[in-house]
Amino acid sequence: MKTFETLFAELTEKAVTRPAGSGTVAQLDAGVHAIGKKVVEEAAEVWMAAEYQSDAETAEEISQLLYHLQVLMVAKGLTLEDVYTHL
Ligand SMILES: N=c1c2ncn([C@@H]3O[C@H](COP(=O)(O)OP(=O)(O)OP(=O)(O)O)[C@@H](O)[C@H]3O)c2ncn1[C@@H]1O[C@H](COP(=O)(O)O)[C@@H](O)[C@H]1O
Repeated sequence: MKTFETLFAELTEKAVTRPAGSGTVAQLDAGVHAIGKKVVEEAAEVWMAAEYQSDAETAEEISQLLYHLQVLMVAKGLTLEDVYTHL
């Protein structure tokens, strides 16, 4: 099963190798403003799912929020350590 760390390593590599068809590369090319809007959108979807949808649907929305947060981290050049130091 993919973890937060393995997904982050995958996204970091995609930012360097830029494979064709990667949604992550497209997001990175769209820039921080567009990625930030996705983060807000996914956060709202997490909230709505938690209130009105199933636990499984909520978990899926949370995974998408985590993904978009990671894309934002990669776009900003932030590492896992940069974030973990505040936990
Ligand atoms: N975990 C994710 C992941 N979670 C969410 N998403 C993206 O977030 C979108 C979900 O947003 P929405 O719910 O708003 O769905 P949507 O409205 O259809 O999406 P948009 O039209 O707004 O893009 C999905 O369509 C994906 O584009 C993800 N895209 C990729 N990954 C993983 O990231 C890795 C790299 O992916 P690629 O860069 O695409 O190769 C792979 O391991 C993928 O599994």
